[in-house]
Amino acid sequence: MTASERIAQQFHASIQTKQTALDQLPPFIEQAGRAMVDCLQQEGRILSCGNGGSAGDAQHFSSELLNRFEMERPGLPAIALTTDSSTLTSIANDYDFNEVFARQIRALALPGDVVLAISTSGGSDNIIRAIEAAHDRGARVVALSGRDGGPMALKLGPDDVEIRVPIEVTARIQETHLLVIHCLCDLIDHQLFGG
Ligand SMILES: O=C(CO)[C@@H](O)[C@H](O)[C@H](O)[C@H](O)COP(=O)(O)O
Ligand SMILES: [Zn+2]
Repeated sequence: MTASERIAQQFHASIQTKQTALDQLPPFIEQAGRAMVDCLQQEGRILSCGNGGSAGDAQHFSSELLNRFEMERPGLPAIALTTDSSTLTSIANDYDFNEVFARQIRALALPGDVVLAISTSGGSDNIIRAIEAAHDRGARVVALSGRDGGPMALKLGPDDVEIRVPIEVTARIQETHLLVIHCLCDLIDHQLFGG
């Protein structure tokens, strides 16, 4: 296969994944947007976490809320749990890497907050423990997952929302997660500030 054929293949696979997502995900994205709007209207905060590319997604989401998305509006309260290297290394060093998000959630989350948990495999133990910690603190979970949802999907409760990209390739799942994040930002802006 030539380089240009490989590039075209990547684009077609991404487009196909997004079409599948369009067919299946809008009701779940709407539900997650509503959960986030309810949280923010009640002075709650959204705490986000993920590993690797999903850590980038967690930070992308929080910066879009703290700063702005597409309209002028006040900053909104969101915290990415992936950014403080002193906290992350000390928790991993003193306890366990699987605790890096859960310990922050137990310290920061209040009832009514939302934890945005992002995992393409649904199998990352630090994300699963983050979900347990969110439940212990009375926070709701919005989970961005992939494949069959993995063990993460089995941890979710009736008040949580899972947005699952039901395909196997990590990169395609991540690309679709970013689109979902932008949909959530758009819903939050328009439901809170109109326009
Ligand atoms: O971005 C990529 C691959 O596209 C990787 O960095 C990927 O995010 C990492 O392998 C993560 O550790 C995967 O974690 P998860 O999505 O399975 O929870
Ligand atoms: Zn963005």
